[in-house]
Amino acid sequence: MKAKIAVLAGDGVGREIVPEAVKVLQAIGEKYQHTFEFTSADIGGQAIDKVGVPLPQETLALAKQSDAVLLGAVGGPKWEGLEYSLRPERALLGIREALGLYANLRPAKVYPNLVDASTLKREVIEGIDILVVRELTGGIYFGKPKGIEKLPNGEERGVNTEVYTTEEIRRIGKVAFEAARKRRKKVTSVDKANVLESSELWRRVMIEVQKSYPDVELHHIYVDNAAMQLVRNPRQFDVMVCNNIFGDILSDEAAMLTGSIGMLPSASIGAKVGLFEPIHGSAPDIAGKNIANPIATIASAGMMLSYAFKLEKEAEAIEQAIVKTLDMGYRTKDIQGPDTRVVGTTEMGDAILRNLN
Ligand SMILES: NC(=O)c1ccc[n+]([C@@H]2O[C@H](COP(=O)([O-])OP(=O)(O)OC[C@H]3O[C@@H](n4cnc5c(N)ncnc54)[C@H](O)[C@@H]3O)[C@@H](O)[C@H]2O)c1
Ligand SMILES: CC(C)[C@H](C(=O)O)[C@@H](O)C(=O)O
Ligand SMILES: [Mg+2]
Repeated sequence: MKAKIAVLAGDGVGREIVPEAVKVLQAIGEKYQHTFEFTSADIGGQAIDKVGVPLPQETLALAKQSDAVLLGAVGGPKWEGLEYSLRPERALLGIREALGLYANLRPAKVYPNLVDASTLKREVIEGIDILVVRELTGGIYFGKPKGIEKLPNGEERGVNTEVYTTEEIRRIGKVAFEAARKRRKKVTSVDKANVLESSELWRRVMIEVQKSYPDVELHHIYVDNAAMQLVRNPRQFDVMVCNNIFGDILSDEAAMLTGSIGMLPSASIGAKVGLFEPIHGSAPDIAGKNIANPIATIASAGMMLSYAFKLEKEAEAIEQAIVKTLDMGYRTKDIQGPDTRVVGTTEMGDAILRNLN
């Protein structure tokens, strides 16, 4: 097949990990005779420095004309002082919204050889395989009113609004139930229905959606309990469906069960062009040192092959190459353990490349 892939490396470690994923995609293209055409564009802080805005028109136009987008990360201390609407992170919200990507899939699974990289006990995390389905274009991230306003007494007031419509909840619910059908047939809906009206509606709609999926169990859990249960007994979860902000937070927590945030990929889908990115940020504390873990980004490229191009065999080849590389003892610093071989970002990318079949 032929596919156009927009490559948006962004800031910080984004610039180190994205080339590793591109390398792997190129090798897949050669091995399996696909023509992947890569076009890079600026996003985030890097775009602010060049053209003054975090999401340039040309970048968005390129994304819309592509078959899929591979993204690194945006943001960093250099741009933290900027007014909110000009910050690098706005680019992420902007591109997700503009492409209509309302469903963000964040799979957290523990590779057998990484069980000891976790800070949790083996018996708690062994065999974890959770899919966080995060609503991505609604909720408090986008709800209005929003902003910071001056009050008559000279003080200020910061406002964000958590809003969900029935339709927004229904469509993310369907994504979660469809995914659960292909897995262990259990959806846990995360909410705060004991306090928030938006969550009360969320829960009601999830119950409605479940009626079309009688083969899938639906459980409800309050978000505070979910945060606790994720470290107490994570194996109870199969698919966790969350609003935008709860999904953001719980997926970082779930990432740590797998050993490192550098392990968690994601697929943002729901419209014509999907976006694939690691769940972590630009990691300014380790950027430029060739120590960032590229596996989350390489696995995101794998999700692109599966979700955007339906290339299941090729996606599985990436997955197997990651497993083999870990089995051989290769580790970046964040997942190092006893009797392992600590390598840098590029060396990890190269090792995965060598193990591609
Ligand atoms: N998708 C994104 O682009 C995205 C996501 C989250 C945060 N951010 C932005 O990134 C910047 C830094 O945010 P933060 O520090 O809160 O979160 P972060 O995810 O960048 O980093 C958190 C911690 O995890 C480590 N880490 C992250 N990725 C890693 C990797 N691949 N390998 C090894 N270690 C890794 C970092 O070194 C750091 O200690 C901020 O500007 C934030 O807004 C962007
Ligand atoms: C940087 C930020 C806008 C982003 C989010 O909150 O969605 C990030 O944390 C993520 O998880 O992709
Ligand atoms: Mg996040």
